[in-house]
Amino acid sequence: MTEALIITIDGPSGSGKGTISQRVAQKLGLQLLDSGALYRLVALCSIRQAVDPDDVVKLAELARTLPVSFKLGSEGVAAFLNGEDVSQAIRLEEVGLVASKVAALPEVRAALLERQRDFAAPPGLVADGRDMGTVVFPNATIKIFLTASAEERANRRFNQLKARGESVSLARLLEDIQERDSRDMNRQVSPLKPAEDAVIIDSSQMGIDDVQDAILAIVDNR
Ligand SMILES: Nc1ncnc2c1ncn2[C@@H]1O[C@H](COP(=O)(O)OP(=O)(O)OP(=O)(O)O)[C@@H](O)[C@H]1O
Ligand SMILES: Nc1ccn([C@H]2C[C@H](O)[C@@H](COP(=O)(O)O)O2)c(=O)n1
Repeated sequence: MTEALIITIDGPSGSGKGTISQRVAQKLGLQLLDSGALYRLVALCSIRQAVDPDDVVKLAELARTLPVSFKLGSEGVAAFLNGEDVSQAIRLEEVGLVASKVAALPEVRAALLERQRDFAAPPGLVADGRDMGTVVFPNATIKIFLTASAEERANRRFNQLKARGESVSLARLLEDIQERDSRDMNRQVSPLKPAEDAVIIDSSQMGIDDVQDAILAIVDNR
């Protein structure tokens, strides 16, 4: 049996992983896993149910049993919680910050591990996250670590939120990005870091099309 092609795209917040993963998956006709959305869904659910952020047992239980589904549409991947479309709600900055906190809990990560691996199915998968190449799919065919300077990532996020009509401060966004980077990189379990066999792409000076072309070239030359 031929093994499914697995492409992992890891990197810090705002580096473009989501945008690029979606494009690469569409271009190659592969499945897509937005693992950050799973952590965001746990966060959203915990906020809605007013779960104590220190109640690890309850948070892990949420992660294990979360009734989620994803659907690929013209606007990208829509996320559903109990059948409700929560694609916009999970993208709120406050949900992202809580997601970063619940993602530091080993019990929550363990509860989501197999759920993430279940996304690997023929003809293959593009998996976007922080530990796709290091922990979830250590035998992936191709591992990319996509990064960009914190300032460039804050700028991108600023433009993204402005286009959505949200009023935000650039300085505040930069602080949030630095806070999240620090938590994601310094946590005990599955910290954000490139896999030893990852190709590192710094997109600070690259447009989205350039990044897409660079990754498709790596896939072609594998
Ligand atoms: N190379 C690039 N040049 C300019 N803008 C980019 C580039 N890559 C992504 N963007 C833009 O930056 C914003 C953030 O990208 P995206 O949401 O894909 O990042 P991400 O790494 O998935 O972030 P997060 O982990 O927080 O979900 C989007 O508005 C996207 O269009
Ligand atoms: N594999 C993953 C994916 C995400 N996280 C954490 C890191 C972020 O703080 C949060 C939300 O992710 P995003 O949607 O911004 O990519 O979830 C993680 O620890 N591991």
